[in-house]
Amino acid sequence: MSSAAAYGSICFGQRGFPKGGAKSSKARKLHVRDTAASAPQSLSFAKIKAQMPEKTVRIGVLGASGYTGSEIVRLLANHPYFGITLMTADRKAGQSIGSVFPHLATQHLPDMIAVNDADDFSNVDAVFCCLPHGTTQEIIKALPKGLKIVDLSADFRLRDINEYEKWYGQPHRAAELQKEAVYGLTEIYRSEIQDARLVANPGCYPTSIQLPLAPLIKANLIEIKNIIIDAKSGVSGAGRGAKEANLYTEIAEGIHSYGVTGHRHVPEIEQGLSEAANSGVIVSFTPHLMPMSRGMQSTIYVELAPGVSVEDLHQHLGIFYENEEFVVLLKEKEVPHTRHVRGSNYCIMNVFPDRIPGRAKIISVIDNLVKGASGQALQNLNLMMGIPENTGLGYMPLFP
Ligand SMILES: NC(=O)C1=CN([C@@H]2O[C@H](COP(=O)(O)OP(=O)(O)OC[C@H]3O[C@@H](n4cnc5c(N)ncnc54)[C@H](OP(=O)(O)O)[C@@H]3O)[C@@H](O)[C@H]2O)C=CC1
Ligand SMILES: CC(=O)N[C@@H](CCC(=O)OP(=O)(O)O)C(=O)O
Repeated sequence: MSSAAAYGSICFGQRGFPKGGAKSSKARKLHVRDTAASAPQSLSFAKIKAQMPEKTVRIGVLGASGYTGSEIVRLLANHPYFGITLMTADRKAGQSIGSVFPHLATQHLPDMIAVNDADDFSNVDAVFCCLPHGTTQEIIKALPKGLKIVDLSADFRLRDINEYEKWYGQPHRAAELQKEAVYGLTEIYRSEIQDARLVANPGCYPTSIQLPLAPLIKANLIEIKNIIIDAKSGVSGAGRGAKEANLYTEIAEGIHSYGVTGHRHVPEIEQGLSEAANSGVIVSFTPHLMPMSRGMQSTIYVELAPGVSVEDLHQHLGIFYENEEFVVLLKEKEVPHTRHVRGSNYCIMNVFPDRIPGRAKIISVIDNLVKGASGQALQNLNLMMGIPENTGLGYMPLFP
């Protein structure tokens, strides 16, 4: 079934989508930044709105029946320019989004089709690829070259394909594409992302860890040795597929560590931190599974560089993220909680003194499905399409 047929009676073309499909997206790109690395938008939103009619950009969501795919659907429900024209599923192919996710039943969208049947992308300008790692390289390789793609899987995150093979236990199947992939940690790689065609959206743990550490390492404020990361994730981080280890009885009323001696996010974290340090960084990383559906906390223990104080770390992060909408540094002594970012694209962080002299603790929290996945993916596609980076991401955290 073609995406046009699947889309049925709702047609963005009626609202003035320019001819030429994906190819035209570059021409339509609205350059909203004065400088590549500057922080979010000071542009005239009215001007952009006038140039870009509602729901102009046609979006494909590959893996819409999963947790990150459905989170994209939820976020796009309030996006003024991005409208979904194609959705895929595997086991759930042929079903409507409302039958698979009743909380999205109000969304009038095409039924989900199998990825193999999605051969007509003439009605698609950009794709969110929300599929399991290991499946994505060949699928993305087969997509039309004009499409903008944000891949939420790990398949294009590691620049060294040998590292990918080592940690993911299979050969990289799109080495050429890997060269053009841009790592999508928005606040750090913004200038590269806005010109990218293929963005590798970061993992949830690496997002919560690199956002506080990368600026501190780059400014030589902390030592690059002895970085210890204790991280905790909600169960939705493992996806919606039924697994015995994720049954209520296996998760509730307790926590446990996993990947203790080597989790596949280690090379991704070390890649980003090594780039910030301009030298090899090795971290001690232990993830834990928590009895909650969403949320992630990373508690990071670091050694201060000689002559540096905890106040210096706080001040530097404050300046670095001063103009960033989605990264919030709390006032001294205030403790970040996962429940204060739930459902939102925020990363909340703070720095604390350690009782051991010369050391500090950093706490960073995100919603793994939003800033850790679909929210950041949307932030990136907004950038790639040249529209305000925060478009469709105005959700305040859901509390209590
Ligand atoms: N969950 C999270 O917090 C985060 C996840 N990610 C990454 O995002 C990606 C998606 O994760 P998530 O949404 O949690 O996963 P889910 O397991 O919830 O969803 C996976 C989706 O992919 C489809 N699918 C599964 N296997 C195949 C296949 N062989 N071919 C085509 N489609 C397939 C599924 O279809 P169906 O349901 O019909 O079987 C479903 O739509 C993964 O790579 C994950 O690692 C990244 C950051 C955070
Ligand atoms: C709780 C849980 O299982 N979390 C996942 C990480 C989720 C994520 O970010 O996965 P990707 O790197 O594939 O995108 C894990 O530990 O493998």
